[in-house]
Amino acid sequence: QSPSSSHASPDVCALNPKAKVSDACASYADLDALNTKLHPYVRNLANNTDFFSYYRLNLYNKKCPFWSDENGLCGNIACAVTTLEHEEDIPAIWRAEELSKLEGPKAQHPGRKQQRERQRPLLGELGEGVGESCVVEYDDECDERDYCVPEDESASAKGDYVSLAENPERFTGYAGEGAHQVWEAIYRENCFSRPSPPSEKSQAAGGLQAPLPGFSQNQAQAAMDFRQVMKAHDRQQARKSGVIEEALEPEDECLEKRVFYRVISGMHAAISTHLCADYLNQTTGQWGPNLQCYKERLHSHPERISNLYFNYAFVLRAVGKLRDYVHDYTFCTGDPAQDGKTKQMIRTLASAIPSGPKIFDERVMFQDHTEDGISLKEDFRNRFRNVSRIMDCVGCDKCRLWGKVQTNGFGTALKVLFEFGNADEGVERPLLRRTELVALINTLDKISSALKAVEDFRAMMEAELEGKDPHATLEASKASAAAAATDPSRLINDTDDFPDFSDLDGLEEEDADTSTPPPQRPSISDQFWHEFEIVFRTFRWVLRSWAQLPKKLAAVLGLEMNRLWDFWLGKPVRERMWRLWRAPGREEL
Ligand SMILES: Cc1cc2nc3c(=O)[nH]c(=O)nc-3n(C[C@H](O)[C@H](O)[C@H](O)COP(=O)(O)OP(=O)(O)OC[C@H]3O[C@@H](n4cnc5c(N)ncnc54)[C@H](O)[C@@H]3O)c2cc1C
Repeated sequence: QSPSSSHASPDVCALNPKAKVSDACASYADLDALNTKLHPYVRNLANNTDFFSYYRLNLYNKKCPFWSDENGLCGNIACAVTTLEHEEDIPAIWRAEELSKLEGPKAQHPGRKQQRERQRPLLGELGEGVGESCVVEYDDECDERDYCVPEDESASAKGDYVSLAENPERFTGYAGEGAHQVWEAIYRENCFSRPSPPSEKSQAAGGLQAPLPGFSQNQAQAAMDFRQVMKAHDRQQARKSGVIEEALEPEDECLEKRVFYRVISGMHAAISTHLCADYLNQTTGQWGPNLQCYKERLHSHPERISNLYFNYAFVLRAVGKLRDYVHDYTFCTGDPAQDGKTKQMIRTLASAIPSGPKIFDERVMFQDHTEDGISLKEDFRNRFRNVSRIMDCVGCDKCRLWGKVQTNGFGTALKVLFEFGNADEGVERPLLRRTELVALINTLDKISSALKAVEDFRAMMEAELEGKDPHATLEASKASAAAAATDPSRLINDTDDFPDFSDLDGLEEEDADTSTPPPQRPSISDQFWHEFEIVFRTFRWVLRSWAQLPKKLAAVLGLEMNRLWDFWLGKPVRERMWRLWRAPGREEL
């Protein structure tokens, strides 16, 4: 029983493509269309740049601050014994412990002296081809506006650099009491300090189905929060359209609290999608999609899929707001070429995201600027920091890695959305650490890939209904899509042909973006090189014209002789086919 499954319709996936995702401003179909176009670019950015494909974190040296690790692994001693007995029966590679280990090279955070050697601060530990000046993160200070615990929080242990590309989020076998305890603790953070009205408490006690042991109160609370999302949204709409507010139910819950729940549940849904999409069949030893897993964890809980879409809108809006911020950001200190490419790629991606409140409108949150409003924001931030700390209780290396990356990614999205202010407000923008930017882009990549995987699972379900083999159908459609797909390596340099989103349903209206200023003017050096390129290409055109002159003169002479012949015979003289001079067209340069 999910915390929100009291709303789930078990037989149909009630996600009407035309419907707007609750609390976001775009429909499911709009977000799907956006994702289809943006997905290859996000993948490319996350996986093919040194800056975004390595993450620094303290993976092994932090203790779970909430309970002892032994309890975290398995609360029930019988369960531990049974699990171990079974684990020994299966080949090592299939054991949860093996599956959960990190793969690929690691590098330790360098000391200050090493950091000053900008070219090779990690001494080649991540491999020879890695641009270390893009990967290493210089020590910096924390900011009280952070929504999660920064990875460089502890001065003594600065952590390791790991490759995200070499440690994909997939099935690890991590399950049971340990995993449940972590999820439970995460959902518990959704109980905000603002007291709930008595009417709601009685509703919670009587209105919800009996939840599983260990999930009872928190998840019941969360389920109710989710239900209230709808009410808050209706109130917003009603206010806009002038409906008298008293006609609606009293405002007994706040939007912020529900957004918190949706973010967590959407993250949980993304993790479930990835583990179902890249699942180890322990009978055949093959990795691949597990349709049954999808049906049980996602399809039968449409609200979880809806939260996944909500997270997409939420994080996409934050990445869109980075458009001007990254203009002066240094991605690779010792490598201007890589720095320029990475910057160009992220700016191009950010510019392709519809601006303004077209996909998510953060301006409706934290609008209550009373004492209570400020404390609500504070509460929100502290609770998110706690979720980040809970990740140290995850007893599986790979799950912990991705749990930390994603909480940091959402924390960064919150920071960008709520601390960057509007362009016209002149708010001093907090600095984004390297780990924050990396986490944000990789979180977007995870959600974007999860939406793609959901699409694949839907196609598999349709195939199954038609009596076809779902796996074979998926393979065939992937093969044809791959043939038609753009070559990802090309995208590193290719930013001219970014898709146009003006065709998206309903996204054209109300472009009232006050938070995203117009793109910055190109720098003097950019302008210089742009002009230089035009002059160079014109010069090359002139040289080419001179080289072709003899051939052209011969052709002109031939044409003029034909005209003279026409005149001599008394026939109508054919038209002159050449011109003495014409300016070159842009396409010829
Ligand atoms: C931070 C973290 C990262 C993890 N990463 C991985 C990984 O990379 N690979 C891997 O194989 N396993 C991973 N796991 C384990 C995985 O998430 C499950 O816990 C595990 O597969 C057991 O699943 P389950 O069916 O028992 O339910 P769980 O997914 O553990 O869910 C527990 C309960 O929460 C409710 N619930 C489930 N989904 C949602 C949702 N979207 N919204 C609201 N409520 C929900 C349900 O009531 C469910 O019974 C991770 C766990 C954690 C805590």
